[in-house]
Amino acid sequence: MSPIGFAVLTVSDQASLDAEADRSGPAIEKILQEQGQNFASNARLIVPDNVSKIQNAVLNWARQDDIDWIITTGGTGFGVRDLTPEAIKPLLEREASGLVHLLLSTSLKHTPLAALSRPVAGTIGNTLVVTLPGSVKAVKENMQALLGAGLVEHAIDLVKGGKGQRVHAELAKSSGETPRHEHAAPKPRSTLSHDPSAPGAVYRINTGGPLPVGADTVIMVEDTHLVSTIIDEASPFNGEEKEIETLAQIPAGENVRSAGSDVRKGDLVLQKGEIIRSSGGEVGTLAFVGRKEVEVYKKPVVAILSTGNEIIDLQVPKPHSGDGWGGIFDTNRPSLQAALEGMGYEVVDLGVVPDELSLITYATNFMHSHLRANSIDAHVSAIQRGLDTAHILLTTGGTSMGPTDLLKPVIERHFSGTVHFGRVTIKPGKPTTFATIPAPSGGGSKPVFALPGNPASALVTFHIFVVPALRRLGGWPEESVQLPRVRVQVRFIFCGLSYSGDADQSSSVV
Ligand SMILES: Nc1nc2c(c(=O)[nH]1)N[C@H]1C(S)=C(S)[C@@H](COP(=O)(O)OP(=O)(O)OC[C@H]3O[C@@H](n4cnc5c(N)ncnc54)[C@H](O)[C@@H]3O)O[C@H]1N2
Ligand code: MOO
Repeated sequence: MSPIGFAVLTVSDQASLDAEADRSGPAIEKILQEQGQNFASNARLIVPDNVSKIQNAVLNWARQDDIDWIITTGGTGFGVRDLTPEAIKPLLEREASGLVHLLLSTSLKHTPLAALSRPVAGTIGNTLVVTLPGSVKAVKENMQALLGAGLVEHAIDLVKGGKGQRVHAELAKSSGETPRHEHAAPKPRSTLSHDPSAPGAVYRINTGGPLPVGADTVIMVEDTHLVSTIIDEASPFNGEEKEIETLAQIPAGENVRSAGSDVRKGDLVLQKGEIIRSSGGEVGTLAFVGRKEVEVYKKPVVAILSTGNEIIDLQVPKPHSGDGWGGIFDTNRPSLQAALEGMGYEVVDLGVVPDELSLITYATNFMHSHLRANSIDAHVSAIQRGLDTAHILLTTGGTSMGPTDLLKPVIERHFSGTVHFGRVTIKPGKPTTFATIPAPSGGGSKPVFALPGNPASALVTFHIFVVPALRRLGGWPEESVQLPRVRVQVRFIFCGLSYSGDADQSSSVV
C-alpha cells in the first residue's frame, strides 16, 4: 500500500505573519514522519483565522490525488477569532462524529478546558479532514489517539474504497493494546443484569438498560467495530455480534449512572406551594419519582364580558341599526380569551351587552330611559351568569365617567357589591375598577375587574392587575404572583430630538 499523503494547515493570525511562531504544524509533521514509511508529507501552509482562506486551502488539497488526510491545527477554541470549525464544517460531505468524540475524550482526560474545544472531522470526497487544537501539547495527545488504534489508516483505507482488511490484520497481530472481544454469549436484555459477565466479554445493552453483573463501563456503539457475527441457525443468538473491536480507550465507570446519582431516597424534589408550570419540568419530575397524584389548587374559572352599543361580536355579525355608523368589532373578549386560555384558564364567555342605544336616533326621554332600563337588565343578567358559573369576572368598557358607564352602579346597586377602587394613576388604564360581590349564600365574595374599554388599556391592565389576582386565586405563593419588574431605558425620537431616559430616573434630551 502506498503511503498516506497528508497536508498540514496551521490556522493562526500570528503564525501567518511570522512562520517561526508556528509550533503545532511542525509538531504534526514530526509525529507523522516518525511513523516511518506509512505517511508522506505532501503539503504545508499557514493561513490567518479567515474562513475563506481556510476553505480555499482545504478544498484545493481535497482535490489533489496525493493528499489523503488534511490536518488543521488552531482556531477551534471559543475565542472570537476561532473560526476553523465554521470554515470546515460546511465543506464536509460526511461528518465523523466518532473522531470528534475521540479527540474530545482524549483531551478531556488531560484538562477540563478541552470542553471548550470545538473540533470537527469528516470527509470531502475521499480525503479525511481532522481539525486539531492549536496547542502543541493537545496536538500530540490527539495525534497519539488518532494513530494509536490504527484508526486513521483504517479510515483512509475505507474512504478510498478498501475493506480495511490490512488494518484488521495488523491490529490482530499487535500486542493486544487494541482491545478485541468475543461475545461469550449475547443474552436477551431482560436477563443481562442477572448474568455475571466473563472477563473480557462484551454485552450489548440499550441506553438506560441495567449493567450486566460484573461489568463496570459502557462504550458507545459508534466507538466499536463489528468484526464477526454468530452464524448458527440453531442458536437463539443467530445474527448477534460475536466479536467486536473497541476503537476508544474508556475508563471504568464511563457512561454509567449509579442508582441514586440523580435523586436519592429522601431527596425533596418539589416543595409544597411550588408552581407546576406548563413548561413541563415539574410534571416530569413527579412522574420520574413515580408520583401519580398530587393535591393542587383549582385554577379559577374566568367569565369575560364586553360592554358597549357599538361593539359587534365577530362571531355573530349583524348590521348596526343605530345612526348609520357601522360600529367596531369586539377586540377585548377575543384577546382576553386568548391570553387566559394560553395561561390554562377555563373561560366562560358572557358575550357583549349594550350600554345604551344612540341618543341621536332615539331622542325622546321616554325611549332613552326605556332603553337604559334594557341595558341595565342586560348587564345584570350577564353578571349574574358570570357569578353563577365562574370564580372571577372580567368586564371591559363602561368604566369611566359617561352616563352610559353602567358597571359601577350595577355592581353596587344590583349586587350590593363594593367598589374597592375605581381609578388608578396609570396610563393606559386610568379607569380600572376592582369590586367584590358577596355570594348569595354568604360564603365569601367574588372578585370583579371592570377594565377600561380601550383595547390597549384592557390588555395592559389585564396583565398588571388581573394576572396576579388569578395567580393568587390559583394558590401561587405570594412572592411569585406579581409580574417581574425590569429596568428599561426608553428611547424615542420627538420633534427631531432623540430622547432617552431610564425608567426609574429623570429623563434627558440627548
Ligand atoms: N370624562 C372622562 N372621560 C374619560 C376618562 C376620564 O377620566 N374622564 N377616561 C378615559 C380613559 S383613560 C379611558 S381608557 C376610557 C375608558 O372608558 P370606558 O372603560 O368607559 O370604555 P368605553 O368608553 O366603553 O370605550 C372606550 C373605547 O374603547 C372602545 N372599546 C370598548 N370596548 C371595546 C371592545 N370590546 N373591543 C374594541 N374596542 C372597544 C370603545 O369603542 C371606545 O372607543 O375613557 C376615557 N374617557
Ligand atoms: O388611561 Mo385610558 O385606559 O385611555 O388609556
